[in-house]
Amino acid sequence: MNWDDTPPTGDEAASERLVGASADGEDQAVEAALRPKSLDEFVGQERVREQLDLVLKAARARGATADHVLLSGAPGLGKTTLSMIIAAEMGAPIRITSGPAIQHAGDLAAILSSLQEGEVLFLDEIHRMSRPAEEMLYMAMEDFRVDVIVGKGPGATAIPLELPPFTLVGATTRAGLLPPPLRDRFGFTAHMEFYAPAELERVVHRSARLLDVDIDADGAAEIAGRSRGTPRIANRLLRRVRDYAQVRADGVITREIAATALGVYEVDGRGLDRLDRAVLEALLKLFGGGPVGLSTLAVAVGEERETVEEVAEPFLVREGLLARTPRGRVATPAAWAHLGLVPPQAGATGGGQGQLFGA
Ligand SMILES: Nc1ncnc2c1ncn2[C@@H]1O[C@H](COP(=O)(O)OP(=O)(O)OP(=O)(O)O)[C@@H](O)[C@H]1O
Repeated sequence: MNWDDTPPTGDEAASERLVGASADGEDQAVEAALRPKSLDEFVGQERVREQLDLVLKAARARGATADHVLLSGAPGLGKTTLSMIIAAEMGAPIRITSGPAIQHAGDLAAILSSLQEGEVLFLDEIHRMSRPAEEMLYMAMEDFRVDVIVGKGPGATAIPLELPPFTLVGATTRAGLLPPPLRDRFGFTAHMEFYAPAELERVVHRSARLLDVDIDADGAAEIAGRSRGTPRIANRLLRRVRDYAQVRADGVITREIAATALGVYEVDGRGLDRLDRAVLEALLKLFGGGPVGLSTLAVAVGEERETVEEVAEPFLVREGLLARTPRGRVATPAAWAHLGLVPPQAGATGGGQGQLFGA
């Protein structure tokens, strides 16, 4: 929370949002309890599940270690969960680390050399690893071997170190940022999509059961519809609605309770929060629907440019409410409809600034 006049940075704004996709402290505490433990329990992502099931069953039948797996997709879609399921299905232990935690090749060598045979190494944010570590990983993935460099300068020598076979599960939100030599070393790559509302309803029902929360079908549908295609957000909204149901009602989550509770938290029927709506409202009411430059839009809502661009816009674009064009940000007809506003007459759209501030 900012108490001064400094606009929040993108990261701060993202982390204090109820509909932010990254995990906050409370999420981390609860998520362990809510994680599906097997592929059968994992909701949705049918194609990924089927493909992964084949990869793991075949490896088990051969008595071999599973191929390296790359999982790409937005935060909160279940990449960590899936890596744990891979380990569980293979009956293997799992080690969890992340790209930013591996700054030096030596950090990676230490982890790799302490792996047990068949162990799953989950490397989150693999695109943020340092270049020397990345190069060491190429050889480790392909030959289960690393060269540890001892000494410096002309006297430095490379000592080869054999590794036990292991399965690397890499996770990234940006598969496009991975260098091709790294991408090519994964035997199986899965892209995780946003979840359909019906799938999120199943996530909500499952989590409600585990948290011992009473919820009916319409209540689950209401939460699912506001969860931006993301299980982590669905679980978080469920917890907030549960609080409301306990304090202000009889504890049972119905559609009405869910809608009222999420209204209190300023998450609207489509999952937009205060920031998203502020951006849309400025675009529509101040600039007639655009086009307007990002910086101008950011000033109008009192936020940093990065916050608008990285925190609010991706979801608005995905929802078809806002378009990024070479001339600036433009609202779509769906944006006008969502805020219950009437667009300017045909032919006048796009001239909003002129209408308001011109002549
Ligand atoms: N398919 C699913 N079925 C049920 N619950 C799920 C599913 N996917 C994710 N979840 C729940 O969503 C939460 C977030 O999942 P997870 O931590 O695996 O996401 P992630 O993609 O690894 O996120 P990040 O990129 O931020 O690490 C977990 O608590 C998990 O219980």
